[in-house]
Amino acid sequence: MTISTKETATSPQATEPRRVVFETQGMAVGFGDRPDVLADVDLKVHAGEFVALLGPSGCGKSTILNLAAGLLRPRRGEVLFDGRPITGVNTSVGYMTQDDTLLPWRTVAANVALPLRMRKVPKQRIQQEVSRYLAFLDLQHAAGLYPAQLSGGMRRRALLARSMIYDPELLLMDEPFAALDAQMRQQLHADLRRAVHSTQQTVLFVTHDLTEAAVLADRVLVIGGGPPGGVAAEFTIPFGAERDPATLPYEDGFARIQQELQEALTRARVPKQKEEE
Ligand SMILES: Nc1ncnc2c1ncn2[C@@H]1O[C@H](COP(=O)(O)OP(=O)(O)OP(=O)(O)O)[C@@H](O)[C@H]1O
Repeated sequence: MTISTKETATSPQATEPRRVVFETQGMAVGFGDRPDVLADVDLKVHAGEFVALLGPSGCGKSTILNLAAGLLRPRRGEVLFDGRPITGVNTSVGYMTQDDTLLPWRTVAANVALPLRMRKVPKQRIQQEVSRYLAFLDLQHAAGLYPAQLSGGMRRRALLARSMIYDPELLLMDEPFAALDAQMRQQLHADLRRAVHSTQQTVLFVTHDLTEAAVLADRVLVIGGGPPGGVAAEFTIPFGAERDPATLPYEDGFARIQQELQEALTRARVPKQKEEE
């Protein structure tokens, strides 16, 4: 089993060219009069792909999600969605963070239905879709419960169902499982992969946990090397779409992937000028 810093034969993109959903070209971004946080960033997310952004704290991972959501503008370069520059808030993305934004006075089913109700989808269709997504996330039995009656993992699954139900073109996930214990996280990884595979959801996922990146993603972009940072390394993770995140760490080659990601992450922590000295 090998991983590569380039696209390999095991990469889906190598065999079938896929639509680029999100792309940055020569992108630089910063805040106020401070220097660029990120510069010269070229990255692509293809339809159906699960891409993880892995990097040290403060390197600019969430900033990339905010650019994709249209909440920020680049200082230089292009930020494109479906080939067009993002000019306002991007309503084609879903966004899931660590925050628990379930409405406490609504049941799980009503919370999950909310994005479709806001889009004025017919009632019968809403019921069908809610049942489908509750089943994907193993929440059928919890449909009538209120958030206060749920465990932490169930609340995360309900939030995930609500983020996915309107079929966003791109699901942005910013450390969504960071507050969970190890066992619950592992369960959520399996649930997320299963749901993403069933719906062919495109995902851009931020984490600073290299094992989480490797078990979930088809491709990992290591961000860092700054300031200003950029894409310091890129890895194709060759375990296919039907992988089981719970057993993946025991598969041949996984330890090597972890080691290579660890080395890339360590290099990404070193500022560029120090590396050149
Ligand atoms: N709205 C803002 N105003 C000013 N500075 C900001 C703003 N948002 C982010 N930054 C700065 O930009 C840099 C990158 O922040 P960002 O949140 O993207 O990093 P990150 O890689 O997601 O970090 P973490 O893993 O800790 O969440 C940080 O130095 C941060 O302080």
